Amino acid sequence: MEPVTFTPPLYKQRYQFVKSLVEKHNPKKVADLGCSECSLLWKLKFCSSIEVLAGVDISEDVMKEKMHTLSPLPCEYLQPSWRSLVITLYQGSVAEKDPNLLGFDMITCIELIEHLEAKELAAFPEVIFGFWAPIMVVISTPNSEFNSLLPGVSLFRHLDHKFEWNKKEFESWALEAADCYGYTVEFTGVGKPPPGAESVGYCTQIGIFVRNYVETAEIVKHKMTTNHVYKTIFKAVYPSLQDEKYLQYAVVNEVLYQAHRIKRRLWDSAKKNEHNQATEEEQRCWPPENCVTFFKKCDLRGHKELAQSSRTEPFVQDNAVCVPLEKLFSIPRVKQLCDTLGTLIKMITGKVALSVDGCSVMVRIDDEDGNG
Ligand SMILES: C[S@@+](CC[C@H](N)C(=O)[O-])C[C@H]1O[C@@H](n2cnc3c(N)ncnc32)[C@H](O)[C@@H]1O
Ligand SMILES: [Mg+2]
Repeated sequence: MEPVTFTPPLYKQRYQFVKSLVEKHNPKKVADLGCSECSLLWKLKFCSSIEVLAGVDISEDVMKEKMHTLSPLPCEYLQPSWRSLVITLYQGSVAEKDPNLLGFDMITCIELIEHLEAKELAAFPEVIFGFWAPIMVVISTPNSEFNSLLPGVSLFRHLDHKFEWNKKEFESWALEAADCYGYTVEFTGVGKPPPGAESVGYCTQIGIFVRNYVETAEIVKHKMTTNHVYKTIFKAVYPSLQDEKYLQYAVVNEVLYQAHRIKRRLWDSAKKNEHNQATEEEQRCWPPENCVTFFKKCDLRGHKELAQSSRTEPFVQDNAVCVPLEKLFSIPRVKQLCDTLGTLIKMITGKVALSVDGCSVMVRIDDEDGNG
């Protein structure tokens, strides 16, 4: 039979499998064990349900190679999202208990277990299912029955593999662990066998374990007292609108943008109106030089929005267009950020120029408007 190759490559199919599972179950806290160069973590950081993402690997060097890809991007500071996200990388062994991984919804171990020494593999079920006890565990490992179909594989697929299991071996290990620690397990995989070799099964075999009991807060609290053995080598706290500092920054930016947009609209409409009414001579030297005088000279009552009588419509006062806060608060994006008018006032006070009565944002009418 022809050697089998995969499109997309098998490692990408494994990552996609995990990502789809995350999108289906919406876990908030996800950890990846044996995270290596953090490729799966990078893919998972875009899953909107995740607020806490952690990676563990025995090798600090391999994690450090690409851990910078897990840092927030400049655009994430410019336009923070509502979601909070903290990504942490730990150096340590999955054969050791560390309280940092308690309380997780999902823990993934993609192509990890076959790299564990016999002693580590023996300790691993107690650590992951007994101690960390996440709601869901995903474990993938090579299916040795598929090896004869792969090009250039003699004994194992990788020099560092300590073993490779056939379907029966993996299933009996998984079923024993599930039974011992109160989980149920289902088997699936990625990398379909070619037609005629269906009995071989998937190239990568996967066990999905689901905890079948509820862990009490007291038990978690007690486990939290265990000594920390992992070393934190990276931590990124993403900017989030749940943090008042970023929320205020977003509100001030939005309010200034909207107030300037309203002023610009008024200027354009006043200009158009005046231009239509101007004599031919006046139109020749258009626009007028002094825009403050011009704004005032305009028939303000002719523009509904310029009517000073209404507290919800913009008006001209001294050298500024005043945009009432109520007007700004009626803009969906502002409302979405502030929730109440009181919050809007609190967020912009001291950051944005307000009218004497504190009810309007003032946007100066500058000479440059004359060219607008
Ligand atoms: C084949 S790589 C896994 C790659 C990664 N999960 C992926 O799918 O792209 C196995 C990783 O397990 C790590 N590893 C081996 N023994 C470990 C242990 N006892 N504890 C934690 N990580 C371990 C290795 O350093 C290596 O990065
Ligand atoms: Mg491997």
